[in-house]
Amino acid sequence: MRIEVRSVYQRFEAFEALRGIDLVLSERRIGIVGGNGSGKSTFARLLNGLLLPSAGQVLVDGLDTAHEGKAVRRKVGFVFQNPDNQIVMPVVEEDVAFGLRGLKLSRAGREALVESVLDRYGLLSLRAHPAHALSGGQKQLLALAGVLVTEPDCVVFDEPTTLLDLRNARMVARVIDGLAQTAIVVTHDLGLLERFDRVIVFDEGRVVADDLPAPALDFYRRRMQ
Ligand SMILES: Nc1ncnc2c1ncn2[C@@H]1O[C@H](COP(=O)(O)OP(=O)(O)OP(=O)(O)O)[C@@H](O)[C@H]1O
Repeated sequence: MRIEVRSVYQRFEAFEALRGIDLVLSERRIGIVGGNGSGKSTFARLLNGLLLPSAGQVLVDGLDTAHEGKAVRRKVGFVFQNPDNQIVMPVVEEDVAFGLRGLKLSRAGREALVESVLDRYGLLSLRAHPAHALSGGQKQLLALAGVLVTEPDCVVFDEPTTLLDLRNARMVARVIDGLAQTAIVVTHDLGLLERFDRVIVFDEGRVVADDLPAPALDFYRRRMQ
């Protein structure tokens, strides 16, 4: 999996949220940090074509997000900060199956995929439960299950632990750790990134550090003092 971000600018009316980003993302675990409003979420949304750049290009394994959004979104899944924005069906297993709509699968094939992903995230016993009645951590896992059931090569997480208590945050951190897929994680939870391959620091719409976690996080901590 290789994502190329080429001379990307993102404007919202007169405001420039990203000011010239050039990156090649190919590591298995990449963290994105930066102060509030530095452009992290905007950047994350560009990676699977949820947002298209005002200028520049984003290429996912050579596919331009501006022209091949559908194919890009099959390769790159997105997990939102608030799972309530992502859970769309009233019952747990229906919500996971929703991600498979539009794919040509037999009913048995669909059910087998849903069952295996629910099992992997400890949600199998909750399959017939109302999704809204899950705990915060369970909801975050359900949102992730709904993305992973489509078998993307890469998952982008926008602040996956922010709304969770310590126990659930640790559970989600373990799940991210165990993912077979590439993970790109926007977070203020710096501990989550210690064992990552690479950490990129944003400030005012620009990349100001891009390094192994220890030096990048050190730079960020000093900059935020
Ligand atoms: N749709 C939009 N319309 C107008 N301005 C926007 C829009 N989306 C983001 N912005 C602005 O762009 C800037 C960057 O926002 P972004 O959400 O990317 O920051 P962030 O680094 O993720 O911040 P946080 O850590 O607070 O989540 C902010 O000033 C924000 O107000």
